[in-house]
Amino acid sequence: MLQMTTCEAPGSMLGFIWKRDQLGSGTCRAEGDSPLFSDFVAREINALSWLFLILITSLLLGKVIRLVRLWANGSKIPGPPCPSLYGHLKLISGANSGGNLIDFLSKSHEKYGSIVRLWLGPTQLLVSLNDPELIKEMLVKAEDKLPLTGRTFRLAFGRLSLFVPSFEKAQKRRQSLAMQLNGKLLDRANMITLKVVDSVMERIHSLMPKEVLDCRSVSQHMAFSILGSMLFGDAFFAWSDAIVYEDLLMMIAKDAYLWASYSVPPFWKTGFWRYQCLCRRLKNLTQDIVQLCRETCKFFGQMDQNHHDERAHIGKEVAKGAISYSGGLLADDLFLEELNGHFITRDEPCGNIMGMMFHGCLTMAGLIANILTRLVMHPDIQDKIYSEIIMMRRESSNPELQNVDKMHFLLATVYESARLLPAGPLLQRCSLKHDLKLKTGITVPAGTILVVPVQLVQIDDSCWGSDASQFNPYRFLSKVVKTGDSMPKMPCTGAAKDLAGAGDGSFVVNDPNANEAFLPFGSGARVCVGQKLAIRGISTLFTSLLEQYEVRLQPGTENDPKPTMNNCVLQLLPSPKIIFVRRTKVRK
Ligand code: HEM
Repeated sequence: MLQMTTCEAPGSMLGFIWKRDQLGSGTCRAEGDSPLFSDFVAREINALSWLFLILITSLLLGKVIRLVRLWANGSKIPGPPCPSLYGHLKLISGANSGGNLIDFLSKSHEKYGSIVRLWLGPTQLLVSLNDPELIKEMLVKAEDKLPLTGRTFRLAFGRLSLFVPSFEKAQKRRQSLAMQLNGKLLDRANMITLKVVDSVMERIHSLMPKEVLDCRSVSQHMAFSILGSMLFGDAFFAWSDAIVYEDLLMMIAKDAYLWASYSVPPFWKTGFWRYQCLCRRLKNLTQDIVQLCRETCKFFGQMDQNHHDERAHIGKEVAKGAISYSGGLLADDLFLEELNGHFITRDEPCGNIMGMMFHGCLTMAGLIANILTRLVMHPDIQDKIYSEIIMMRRESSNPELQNVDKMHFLLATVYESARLLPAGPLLQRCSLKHDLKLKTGITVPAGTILVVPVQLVQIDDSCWGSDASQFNPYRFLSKVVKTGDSMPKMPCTGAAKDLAGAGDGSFVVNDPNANEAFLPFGSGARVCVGQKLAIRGISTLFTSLLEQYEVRLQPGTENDPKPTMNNCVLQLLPSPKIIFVRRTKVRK
């Protein structure tokens, strides 16, 4: 009955189609059939097919136009000729490619100038810049990051808003984080007191009961402890799973780039599932410490309410630095929102915290190991820093509080170590949507991989003088010359050995960012938001550490470490064996 009705009254498009089908299968007779209807259907299908074809053609045409523009603009940028269809891709793929690429870029810059292009294939262009002014302009204008970094973080920690390629997506979170890190938390970094160093040293000795310690493991542990205490407050030191957390972070760091290098996550590999399991465990532990931190904060909050008068007293004491209770970053609203996933709803709860622990621990461990290595190789500089600490202690009214801003030698040593060994050999950016027009008149097409060979730029003679590749903290110091009432500053430009005898106590540290070629924390739109915190935290740790211990190289150890990529960052390897010798007397 239903069949008859539909055959007779095909009043809709669906009816026509259904009817055609029926005709085709012979179940409906030709009585209601009209060539007009089948014509109509055929035309509609034709029109749709044309629309589809036009759409696909315009998409392809768009791609071809983009490709032609890429070739046209790319060929205007100087650089070596393309050796094959895969171009110079081999230089950046493969296990130990970092060194090859840096050497190749160094030679190419010498030959072609401050901006060099490499073809990584017919559709992929890489542009490297080594002139500080050009670099600064590029780092401001190119706001996006390469997808690999974003994929690395996402694969390990879920969806984040930090470290993602698109600047648009990262911007809001960056701003609020920068406010937190450079505000209250920076003040708290001053409170990394002797107590924290004691706790770090205690843990180091319990983990490594030997007298001789491996510089890399010690540094990793120090970085983890400072960052943990800064982010999670004092609750972190009472946390029994801290050691497991540290181990997990390092295990994840070891394989992070390998798994992220697959464009499709390799579900078929058992190693990948093991990696995912480690990441899940890390997430659970992060939630535990966040919860612990929350409870500790609540407890202190209640205590404050119950003892109102007492609170005023505690407040004063904390301000003076006598009591160093700290709730860490989690005491602030920002991370509580993060825990609840309210801030940016699509973010994985605690994802950004894990991302920061990962990036912060690795980079800070690299810098601490680097500083320790320089100190054991330059005992004269270590002595100067120690004298500076003693002087600061004598002048300070509060023995607990440290003012690292006055530690000129120490800060200069930190900057010089960061200059000689950046976290990675390259800073990388890209402009995902727009072409990049540089002041030199060169247009870098959208989607191009932009790199700064920061490892080369930071030891470039033309930016840093003839001793650019040597360790010389004096380059960040200016000598204060007393002439009557005024005290003008004279930048120190000579080699370390000439300046070492130039007298003490009259140096001031310069702003390292005054030199545009100082880029260990990047620059511009995606500059590191943890820069000030990392420098303050590391300097405060070294103040307490060097006050109590002298760091020495193990006698008889051969030492010629070279910059090598390890656990996602550049490190000086082989790592030196060091000894901490407790100081018995305060030096006059
Ligand atoms: C010695 C320690 C550190 C070094 C050497 C370092 C280095 C860097 C570098 C090179 C970048 C990329 C900059 C660019 O592309 O211009 C970066 C980005 C960043 N760093 Fe650090 N960093 C350190 C510590 C920290 C710490 C302790 C934190 C936070 C607690 C932190 C948070 C970030 C964030 C959030 C970004 C930006 C991510 C983005 O915009 O996507 N860093 N860092």
